[in-house]
Amino acid sequence: MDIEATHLHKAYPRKVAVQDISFSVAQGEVFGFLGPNGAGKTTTIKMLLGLISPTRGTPKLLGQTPDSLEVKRQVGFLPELFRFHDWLSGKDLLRWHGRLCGMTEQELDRRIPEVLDQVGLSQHGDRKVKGYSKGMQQRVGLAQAILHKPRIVFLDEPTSALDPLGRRQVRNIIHHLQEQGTTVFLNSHLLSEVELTCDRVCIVQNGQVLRTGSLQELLKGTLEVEILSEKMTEDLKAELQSFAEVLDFTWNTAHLRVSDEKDIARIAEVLFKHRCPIYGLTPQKRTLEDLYVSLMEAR
Ligand SMILES: Nc1ncnc2c1ncn2[C@@H]1O[C@H](COP(=O)(O)OP(=O)(O)OP(=O)(O)O)[C@@H](O)[C@H]1O
Repeated sequence: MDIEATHLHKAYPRKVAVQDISFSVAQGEVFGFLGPNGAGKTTTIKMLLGLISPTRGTPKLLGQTPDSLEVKRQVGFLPELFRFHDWLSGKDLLRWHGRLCGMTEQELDRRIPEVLDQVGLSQHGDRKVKGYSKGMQQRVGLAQAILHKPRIVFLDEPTSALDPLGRRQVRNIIHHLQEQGTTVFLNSHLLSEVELTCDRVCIVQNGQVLRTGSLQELLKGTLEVEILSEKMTEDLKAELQSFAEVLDFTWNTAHLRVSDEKDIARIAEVLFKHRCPIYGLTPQKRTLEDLYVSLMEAR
């Protein structure tokens, strides 16, 4: 496993920020870490990166504790609230970070234009970071996180300041990283983006894990189907009920919940058998946001 959190716990004098959090992330996975403000996400990331010590539990990166220099060299990090040396130009800032990672000048000459291009800052590399917009600063932060081609990248809210095109660019960068076998740990409040990007997610609240799994696992059994027809009878309803949960049912409209997409074809067969014309048969998939809201409201 590239990332392992085992019973992580962090207590401050007046606040328990993280309580017994465990999960693991395999190489090449894009892992989403979600939760409301104050849920303990940043605290968990900081423990995994060795920036703060856990009160209990063990964080491991690449099988080692995060204080190992060998591990640190293989990790990239875009913090949520980054403060850069803004008197430097974008290029100089990257060069400085690259040198800290032990990159050679030749490597940096080749790699800096490449990452500036990836984050859409090719035209702005010579400008001082001080003059960058918020979104441009976030882009240079991302360039800094991937500059040394790390094996694991931690991105804490990487798109919070970006416009829609910038967000798409970040999605593409994440896909590209994944294709190269990089493990991505993504903390984001933008659930539609998490849904498009992540293989698995972990949802936390009050410092505890509520759910961990692939999106497929977490959203399983939550497919709803709307039927628009006419002359729907009690017999038809009874037959639908044999494999679907009937949420509501009138003579021309019904809402069902099914566990599998194959059941949509089955619904069509039953309607056909009962000689009901099909004006609409619309699957309404629950989104990650729906799941998230229902989990938060349940507590
Ligand atoms: N150094 C600290 N001292 C005391 N309490 C802290 C400290 N750092 C974090 N906390 C508290 O721990 C809890 C978790 O904070 P954390 O920053 O990990 O949340 P988060 O999930 O990252 O939130 P957000 O989405 O708002 O960034 C919060 O209640 C916060 O006030």
